[in-house]
Amino acid sequence: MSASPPPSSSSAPPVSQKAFHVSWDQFHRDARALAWRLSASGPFSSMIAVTRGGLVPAAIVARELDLRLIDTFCVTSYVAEGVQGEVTVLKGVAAEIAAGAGAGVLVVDDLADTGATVKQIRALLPKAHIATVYAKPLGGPLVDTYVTEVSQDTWIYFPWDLGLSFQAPIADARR
Ligand SMILES: O=P(O)(O)OC[C@H]1O[C@H](OP(=O)(O)OP(=O)(O)O)[C@H](O)[C@@H]1O
Ligand SMILES: O=c1[nH]c(=O)c2nc[nH]c2[nH]1
Ligand SMILES: [Mg+2]
Repeated sequence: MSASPPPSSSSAPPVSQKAFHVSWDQFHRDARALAWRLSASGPFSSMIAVTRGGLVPAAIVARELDLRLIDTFCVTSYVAEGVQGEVTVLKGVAAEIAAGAGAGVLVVDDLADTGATVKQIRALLPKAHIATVYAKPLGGPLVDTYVTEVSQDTWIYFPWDLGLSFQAPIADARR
C-alpha cells in the first residue's frame, strides 16, 4: 500500500515523513495487548470510547475486560492527514460517568499524537485512566497506558482507512 505525501500547513504539526500501515489483524493483536496491560490496572467500572478512532479498540478492550457500561466522548481535530485544527468537543460524557472526576473510568482512543485530545479528556476527567493503542513522543507521556510508540513524523494508517490495491513490482520503479 503506498502512502501519498501528506499536505503541509503552517498550523500543522510536523509533516509526516513515514507511514505505518496497520492491518485489521495487527490492530486486533495490539488492542488485545492493550487489554492485557490494562487488566493489571483498574478495576474499571465503565469505559469511554473517544470517537471515532477509539470506537474500535474500545470494543475489543471492553470484550476482554468484560466492561458493559460504555459512553462516548465525541471529539474531532484533524481536518486532513497531518493537518490539525481546533479540538472540537461535539458531545461530552454522561453525568453519572463523569461523576467523581472519572475515578474508575477507562478512556480508550486509537492513538495520542500531539496529545491535544488527551489534554481535553484529562481536563474533564482528571482521575480517569487514559489508554491508547499507539502513541507518538508528544502524546505518549500524557497517556497512562499505551502499547506501541512510533516517531512523531510517522503517520499511522488505520485499517478502517485502507483498502486493497494493486502494488507495482519493485523492478518497475528501477526502470
Ligand atoms: O493527540 P492528537 O494530536 O489530539 O491526535 C490524536 C487524535 O486524532 C485522531 O482523531 P481525529 O480528531 O482525527 O478524529 P477521528 O477519531 O474521528 O478520526 C485520533 O483518533 C485521536 O483521537
Ligand atoms: O489516522 C491517523 N493517523 C495518525 O497518525 C494520526 N495522528 C492524529 N490523527 C491521526 N489519524
Ligand atoms: Mg480520534
